[in-house]
Amino acid sequence: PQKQWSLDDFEIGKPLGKGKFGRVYLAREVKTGFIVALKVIFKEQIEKYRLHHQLKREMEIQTSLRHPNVLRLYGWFHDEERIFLILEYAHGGELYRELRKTGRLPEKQAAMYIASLTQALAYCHEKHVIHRDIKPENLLLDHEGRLKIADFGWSVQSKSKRHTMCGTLDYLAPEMVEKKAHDYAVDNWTLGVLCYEFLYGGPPFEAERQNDTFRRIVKVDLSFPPTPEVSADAKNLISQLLVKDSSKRLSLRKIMEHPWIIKNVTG
Ligand SMILES: CC[C@@H](NC(=O)c1cc2[nH]nc(NC(=O)c3ccc(N4CCN(C)CC4)cc3)c2s1)c1ccccc1
Repeated sequence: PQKQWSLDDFEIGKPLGKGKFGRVYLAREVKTGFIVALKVIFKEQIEKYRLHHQLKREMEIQTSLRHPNVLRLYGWFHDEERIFLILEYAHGGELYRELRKTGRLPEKQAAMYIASLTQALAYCHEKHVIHRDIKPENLLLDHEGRLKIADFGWSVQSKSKRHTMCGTLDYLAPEMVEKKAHDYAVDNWTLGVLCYEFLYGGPPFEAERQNDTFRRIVKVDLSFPPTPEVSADAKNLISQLLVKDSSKRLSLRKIMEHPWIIKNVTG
């Protein structure tokens, strides 16, 4: 039977970070000493933004997913005013912090992350889960530097549905920006955005104002600056992902077979 957790089962440590609707703390399960990340979400926030179903979906989805590059959700509990998610602790913190520190990643490192993300997404898509919100802030690193996708708050379990826009537009595919029905291929687009950002240090359609980013995305206004020096293979992969017609984007399987991935990841 599923164990009933409560706050008494944990010693709370330092705050690790905060998101839109809650905070995450380092925590230790008292009986075993097992270290976790405890995400605390306030019910009145959830009710206020009517995100109850969304949170429920995040919990069902993340509990059901088992993949080395997907952050585990071990369980949850609640008290009068808060909901607690017992999450896997990623010792390395947020990938985007590493990205900001180094500015951009060496090609081999970038390819490793893209390959991990591709495999995690292939697994999610097999389970009919579209994450839809893959961005550096949602990517964590474990103690071995292995990438973990966190925060399935915006994922959906089944076929595409309309949803409200939120957060930065930089990572959104044209069909999401244009509020068209979308499918799994949005995550393929996002892989292209991330690959570009890993190699150039910023997202491909960045602009001063949001609606300029909007325009650049729907136009797929993609250009590769002359510096930093990026291999033709890397640019080729990015160009095959940042394609407006979602049916023409490189499939997750084809990404794993791409020369840039083969050259940098296997062997
Ligand atoms: C991705 C956002 C999401 N976060 C999670 O779910 C999160 C789940 C989860 N598990 N482990 C984490 N680890 C950390 O946050 C972390 C941060 C910094 C660390 N270091 C600092 C620098 N130092 C040199 C090394 C150690 C280490 C671990 C996080 S975040 C979220 C969503 C809503 C509300 C709060 C948080």
